[in-house]
Amino acid sequence: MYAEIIIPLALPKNYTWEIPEEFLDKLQPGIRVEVNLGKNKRYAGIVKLIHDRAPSTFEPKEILNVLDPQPVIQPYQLKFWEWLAEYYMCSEGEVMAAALPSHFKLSSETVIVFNEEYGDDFSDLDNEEYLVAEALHIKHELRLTEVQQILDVSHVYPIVNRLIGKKVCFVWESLKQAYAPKKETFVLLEQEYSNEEKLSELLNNWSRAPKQMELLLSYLHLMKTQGEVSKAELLKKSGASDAQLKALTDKGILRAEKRSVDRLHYLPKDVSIDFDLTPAQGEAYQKVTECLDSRQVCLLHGVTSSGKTHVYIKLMEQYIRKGLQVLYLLPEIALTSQIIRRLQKHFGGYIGIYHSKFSQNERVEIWNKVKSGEMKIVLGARSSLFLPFLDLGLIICDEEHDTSYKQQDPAPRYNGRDAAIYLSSITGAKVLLGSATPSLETYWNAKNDKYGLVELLERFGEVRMPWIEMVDTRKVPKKQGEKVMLSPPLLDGIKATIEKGRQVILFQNRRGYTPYQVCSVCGWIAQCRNCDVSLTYHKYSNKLKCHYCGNIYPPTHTCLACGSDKLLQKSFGTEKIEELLETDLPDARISRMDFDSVRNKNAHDVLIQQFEQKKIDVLVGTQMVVKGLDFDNVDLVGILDADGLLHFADFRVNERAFQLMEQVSGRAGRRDGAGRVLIQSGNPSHPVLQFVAQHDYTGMYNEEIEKRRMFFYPPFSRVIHLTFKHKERDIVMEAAYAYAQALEVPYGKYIVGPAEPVINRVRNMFLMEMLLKLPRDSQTIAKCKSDLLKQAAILHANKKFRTVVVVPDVDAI
Ligand SMILES: Nc1ncnc2c1ncn2[C@@H]1O[C@H](COP(=O)(O)OP(=O)(O)OP(=O)(O)O)[C@@H](O)[C@H]1O
Ligand SMILES: [Zn+2]
Repeated sequence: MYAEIIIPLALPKNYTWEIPEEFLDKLQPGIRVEVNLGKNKRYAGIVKLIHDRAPSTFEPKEILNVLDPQPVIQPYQLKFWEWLAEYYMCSEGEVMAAALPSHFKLSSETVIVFNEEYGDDFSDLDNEEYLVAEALHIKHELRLTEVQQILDVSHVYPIVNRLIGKKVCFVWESLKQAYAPKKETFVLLEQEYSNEEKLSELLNNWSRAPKQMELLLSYLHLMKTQGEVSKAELLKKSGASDAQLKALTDKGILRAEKRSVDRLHYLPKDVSIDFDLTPAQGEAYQKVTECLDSRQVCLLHGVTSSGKTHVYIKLMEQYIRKGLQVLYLLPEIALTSQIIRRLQKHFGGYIGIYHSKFSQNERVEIWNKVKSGEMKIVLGARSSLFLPFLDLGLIICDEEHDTSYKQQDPAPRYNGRDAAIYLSSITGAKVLLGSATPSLETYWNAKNDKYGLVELLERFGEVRMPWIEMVDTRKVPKKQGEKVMLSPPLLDGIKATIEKGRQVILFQNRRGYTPYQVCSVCGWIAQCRNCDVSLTYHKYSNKLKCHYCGNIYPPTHTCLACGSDKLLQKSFGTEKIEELLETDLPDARISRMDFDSVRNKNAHDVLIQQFEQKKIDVLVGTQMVVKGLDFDNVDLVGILDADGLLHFADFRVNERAFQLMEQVSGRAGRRDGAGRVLIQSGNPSHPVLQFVAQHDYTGMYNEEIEKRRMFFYPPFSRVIHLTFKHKERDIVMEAAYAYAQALEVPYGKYIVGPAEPVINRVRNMFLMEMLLKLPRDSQTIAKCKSDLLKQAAILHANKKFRTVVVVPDVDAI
């Protein structure tokens, strides 16, 4: 018998291994096995298929060890992986690498790290486990090849696997080290007293130490109302001292425990819905429910602040009451903190958060609870689609239009929303897509009856949509060649808003101080050495940064070409706005939210909470301030450079610009309708700005969809984007032309390019691009994908082009 096995590499095909007699009855799809490939590389791979067809072209090796008693991956997940690989033109190994927490991935390069929390009591370990644990304890970390020197080589994987299972060690992840989850001390009742009887017995027989009794009662009260109690809060609310709390813990009544704030599963597991839907929301909820009775996918198009989250919550309740699991997808991790606080109120310990920035121990914990069905709701970014749901009933895809749903690098370059829809087709789950500004593709599908469509076109509380005004920057006095940053009407608006004790959000889609510096004498522009990109000056860190490769350079004050010191700073980023505001409004509290200011996840959360608590008057930010956030005190939103959003050579530019502006506008006036938006533009009559001014999604849709039809862009076609990369410009150009030439028959009429992109060099690789706009018939598309891959192999067979990298991106955005 043979097994087709997936190993976490970008191999064009899965390999086959022979199953030794003694493993036959232990193997089934989804179980991990140890195999070797090449001379001495070893991997933990996943069995995909067991069969009796001996490979005809090579002599298969034998499987070395079986690592799991039960499958770690379910059959439906294997099918999901297969689809992702096929659809997004990558290998199942690459999908596996993205899908599994590192915990499950072992290979010769794996480094295991001792888990300090385990301590040094190794009495539970057998002899061989002990040998490795001992060595780890001393050396702290070991490569699997080093473990081989300690153990008989045939035992390494099973033993390391057991040690990971026993939490003696974990797999080192280089990228994850920077993330330290925020820890807080929580107070818990000792197990013994979670029994009501025991507890009342304790309270009734209390004799001395009345202060401790008071503290305990405060604790019980907080526990009842909030579900969890942090030490800081308990001491504050009860006025008790640390020593009194310690006395209770010493008596074995309470227990203090440090844990990550993101882990919520200690909350009581119950559902409490303490709100009523408005009539409009109720109707939307009814329609969504009916729609999902007969359909797989439904779009909820609800304007900003219409209360889509409340509709989701009701729907989630419906599904978990049926005993099913719910996955709540968000495009970005940054968004999870506000939503989780809202959901937690209603679903307590039923919810878990899952995303790639969590430590693997946390991820594995959630993985297991999802698998057992204990965790009913997962809030997560796209990678949570890979969790082993026991009984998935509903996927909510919030902000479905958001481009962050698409993974860029590395493969699989999948769109979380589209993958969710496929996943639902094989699990029987339903999908609710939600947005105030749906993507054209989704809205088109809804309009053409492929998805159900429910619209919620009024804001919660009968609040009106924010009032939009244009500031024509051509009419604002300024120096020649300079851009308007904060026009007088905007500045006045900000001042007036702050005076009323209300808040302001300013949106500028560029971070840093100035996006480029140009020499006024010779025209020299500070550029990255590795990329064909101008460098952005970051004043805060006093560095020049490349936003493409991340390289950092010292600032220059003189032109590196002619030596002149007449450097002009062009355009402006969030840092410069922040600085301007600090000069113009010395008393205002100003904060900035962008990629640089929220390097770690907590910083983002802290900023949002400070803004919620009105400790910030003006929040300046990039896209980050645009997304799905709910604040109740924002009167004014300023869009500083609308033209910058409209000047891209991309067929989606109008759609994107509309979405960004409508979304950021939607942050204004969410409670009382006092919302006002000022848009600075040199071309206020631009059709997109007119649609934004009217909050006219349908108008924008109707106009754009016609253009898409005319120029055969999605949703009328499917696009596959190819990028070619090589160190030498001549070679990459030649390769791209040769590649396109070879596909001329029969795909010539679908090909756009190849051509050099505007930024033609990134990280020292020269780039060429090519786009295919294919008719939406699945046979043509499948054939074309396979031809594209074949052609890449042919290209690589030519010695000259061997190192040209070809990156296909299906449904590129
Ligand atoms: N039925 C309700 N009862 C009480 N509060 C509600 C109700 N519906 C909505 N709200 C409140 O109205 C505000 C806006 O709702 P929500 O954030 O869900 O809007 P949204 O549709 O998601 O908007 P956006 O697309 O802009 O993110 C929230 O603060 C929410 O708590
Ligand atoms: Zn660069």
